[in-house]
Amino acid sequence: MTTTSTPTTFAPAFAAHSKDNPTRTAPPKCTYTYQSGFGNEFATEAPGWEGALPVKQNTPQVCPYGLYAEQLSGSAFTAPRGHNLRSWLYRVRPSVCHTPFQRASYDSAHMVRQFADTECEPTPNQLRWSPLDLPEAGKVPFHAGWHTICGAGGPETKSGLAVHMFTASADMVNTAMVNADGEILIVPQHGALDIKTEFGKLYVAPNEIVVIPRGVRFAVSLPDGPTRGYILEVYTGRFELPDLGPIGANGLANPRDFVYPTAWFETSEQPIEFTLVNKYANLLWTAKMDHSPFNVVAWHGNYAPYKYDLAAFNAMNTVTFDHPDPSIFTVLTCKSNTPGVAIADFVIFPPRWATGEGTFRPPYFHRNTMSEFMGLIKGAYEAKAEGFVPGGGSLHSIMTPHGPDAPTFQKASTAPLTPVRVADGTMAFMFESSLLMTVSKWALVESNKVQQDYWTHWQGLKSHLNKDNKEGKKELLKF
Ligand SMILES: O=C(O)Cc1cc(O)ccc1O
Ligand SMILES: [Fe+2]
Repeated sequence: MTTTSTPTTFAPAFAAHSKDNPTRTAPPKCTYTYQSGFGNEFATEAPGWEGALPVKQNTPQVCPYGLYAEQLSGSAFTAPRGHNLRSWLYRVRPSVCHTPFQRASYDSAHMVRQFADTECEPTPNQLRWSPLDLPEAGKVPFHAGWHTICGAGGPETKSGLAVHMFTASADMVNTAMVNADGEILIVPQHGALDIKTEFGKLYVAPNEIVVIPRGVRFAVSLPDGPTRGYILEVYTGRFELPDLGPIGANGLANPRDFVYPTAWFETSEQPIEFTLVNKYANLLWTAKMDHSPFNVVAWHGNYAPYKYDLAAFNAMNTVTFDHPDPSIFTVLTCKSNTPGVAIADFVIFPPRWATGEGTFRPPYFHRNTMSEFMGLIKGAYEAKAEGFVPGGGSLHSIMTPHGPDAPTFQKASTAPLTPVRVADGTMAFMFESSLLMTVSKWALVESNKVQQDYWTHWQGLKSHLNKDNKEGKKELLKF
């Protein structure tokens, strides 16, 4: 006999706004119950199992309903209170009930073990990739479909990051994945992800993101069939909301729009065959279990997976002049030890109004001490007329020059400067890092997805030097 707890319907907190704001519609098929608030101390019991959380203590001699108490620590025990992360899980069997891990007989499609010159290469060139092909239906489960694009550092020293693209076409059946190496932020681009976790279920559609903290077991099913997306993995620390500085107490990604699962579990009286896939030291290991690891009847704490709808982002921008730096669009950041310098920022370019007066409105030409990996969920990115397509990617590494392509420069230099909607129907994003990311040889060569002509898209930017155009008049530009 199988026991499962049933989720109830979730009414999205932001549904009321969607009538007036076309960018803010409820995600589809959102049927799970969630709790909201970034980094809150949550407490949840599966429906029908009220009282499963012990009262006033974490480790009673015998837990309610005969459950096992288990702590999952996401920070050192001694981390300062504001950074201390842990949850208490009350489960049918403790997570230690599994056979010893063995190196998996397969690896994830093209996952990089080390960002060393055997598997990766540095390059100062502008890089752009066409989208990865979707695998044939039923062939590739999520845990086997990671393709590392670039990264720096590694899990051994808990420092740095990796950027992966994933493709998947099969449900993870009686299989769970856990990443001991770091926290992952998943950006589905094509097809939704229905995710079981030890903490409950999350349904994540394109234009939403999900963060799975280090050590949390999860399994991905694909309700829309073959899927594709991006993964930002941080070996250092974890994702936090950025400080808002002079913006004030509200704006950008608001804490209440981050939602966390409610307790849900599955258990069976008869033993089952279950496989646990552990990404440990950027290698895959497997162990067997005779039960589902999704057996947490109740949990409380502040260390749990969560999701966020990018349409809920409250963008800030100029209402006078000039193009601000893209840090105004930071959704989440993983800080380094240097104040203001990120291991990784997750930044989006959402639909919004452009109002800048006397301003060249698209992204400016620039060279940056940070590395910029970009992806596109849907639509067309404002700095690129063609070639950067949904599911594709680009990398502009440390001090690699880039900016609008020649057609975009021409259009934006001559456009009337009325207030206009930009990026309608679009969601581009950036994984920005202070580190120099080397690029996997698979991404550079074997994938066959690098657009060899990318550099040529800027070569039409000819000189407009004109002694008679001291005032910078668009009419005097000769295209
Ligand atoms: O390179 C890019 O397209 C990303 C980007 C956008 C922007 O508005 C300003 C700077 C920047 O790097
Ligand atoms: Fe840039």
